[in-house]
Amino acid sequence: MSGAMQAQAIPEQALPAWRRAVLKVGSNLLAADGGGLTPHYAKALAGFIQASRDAGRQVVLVSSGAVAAGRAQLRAHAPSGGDLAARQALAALGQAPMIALWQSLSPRPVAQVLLTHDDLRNRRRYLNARATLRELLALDVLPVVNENDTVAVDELKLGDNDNLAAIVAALVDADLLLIASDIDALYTADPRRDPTAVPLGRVEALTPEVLAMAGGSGSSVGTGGMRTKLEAAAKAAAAGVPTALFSGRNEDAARALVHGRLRGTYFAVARSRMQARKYWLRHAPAAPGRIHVDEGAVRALTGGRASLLPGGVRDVSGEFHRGDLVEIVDAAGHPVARGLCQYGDGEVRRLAGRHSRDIEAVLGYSYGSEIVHRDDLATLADIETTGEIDA
Ligand SMILES: Nc1ncnc2c1ncn2[C@@H]1O[C@H](COP(=O)(O)OP(=O)(O)O)[C@@H](O)[C@H]1O
Ligand SMILES: N[C@@H](CCC(=O)OP(=O)(O)O)C(=O)O
Repeated sequence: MSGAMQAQAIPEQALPAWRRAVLKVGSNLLAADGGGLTPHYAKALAGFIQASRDAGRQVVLVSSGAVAAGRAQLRAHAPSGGDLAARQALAALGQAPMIALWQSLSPRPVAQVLLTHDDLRNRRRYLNARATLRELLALDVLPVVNENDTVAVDELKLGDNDNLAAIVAALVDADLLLIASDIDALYTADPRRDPTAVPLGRVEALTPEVLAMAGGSGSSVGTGGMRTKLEAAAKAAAAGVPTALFSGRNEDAARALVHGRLRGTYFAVARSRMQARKYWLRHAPAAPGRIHVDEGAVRALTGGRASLLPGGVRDVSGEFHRGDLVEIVDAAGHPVARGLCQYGDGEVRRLAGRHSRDIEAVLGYSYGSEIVHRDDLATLADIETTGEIDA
């Protein structure tokens, strides 16, 4: 980086309070160019994760570094160049050492979670990944997510954990996406190329002007560069999750985060997580099936923060699968709400009118006591309210 750039003061600001964050750590922080993994920068980030946990907050880590670790293991025998199968082999070789690095820095157990973008597009697998991550957090385990490079053909070509981190942030209902990079902020232009570039403290919206500021990756082991970080911030913002970008090379920046201060760039959101979620529930295409509920359920659902339990279900029409967005209607067939159903139509039919505690006895298994969880539900009132942000 040029001297002119380093002279720029990085804005410091208070971070809004958060309870659950996704922290993305790139290859450049875990491996020096061409070299193997080192705890050098990871240490301060692991310290931040532990301090957050001690303060009652949860962090899901999205870590790159498998390809770099695999390459370092093979040393001179490592395949060079960007051949896809070779990179996939290197990633397979390097996943375990990458996890081992985080385990060596974490006093709590570390769990490996390998995901592909495909897993997250498929509703059923999405729900399973979400349930696993929630359970890991409840067990006080640190989940370390990376792409499942072995099968993620297109994704490895993009090689993009920034976007994966944004999707994971929505998946786990995070309040904040933290991106630790090798650079301390978003600059008005790539500071490696333009010495007049200045750092930005806050970005209100990912406009075409902001997107145009980003160049590609600055190094040989990183893949995404600033462009994928901005894409990730846009994706997170669409889900109502703000993003904070900071330098993982700066221990002070990691320490400041523990105290709720960001030295870097904050990407604000136009709508809250709940509004974004309700908006999505309102607009996303629903499955052809419907759930017919009784009067008690209509009252509970329209009254506020209730989930739909099996006891309130009278009947089911049409077909839907576990995880589908389904319309909930009253006895007269009028829509009451829409929500993501935890069970398929056949299962809901068998559970209609039963008590939640009987689910396992009826089906032989259970995905939880709700047919539609309240977090996955938009009532007609929600729909009308969120409609206003449409204009
Ligand atoms: N407008 C910009 N502001 C900051 N950095 C930029 C910008 N445009 C391009 N970059 C480059 O993006 C790099 C960060 O991306 P990358 O090297 O892929 O990191 P990581 O490994 O953290 O994903 C920076 O080092 C910088 O060279
Ligand atoms: N999944 C790959 C890295 C993909 C990636 O996005 O890398 P980076 O740009 O360093 O965050 C790995 O673990 O090496």
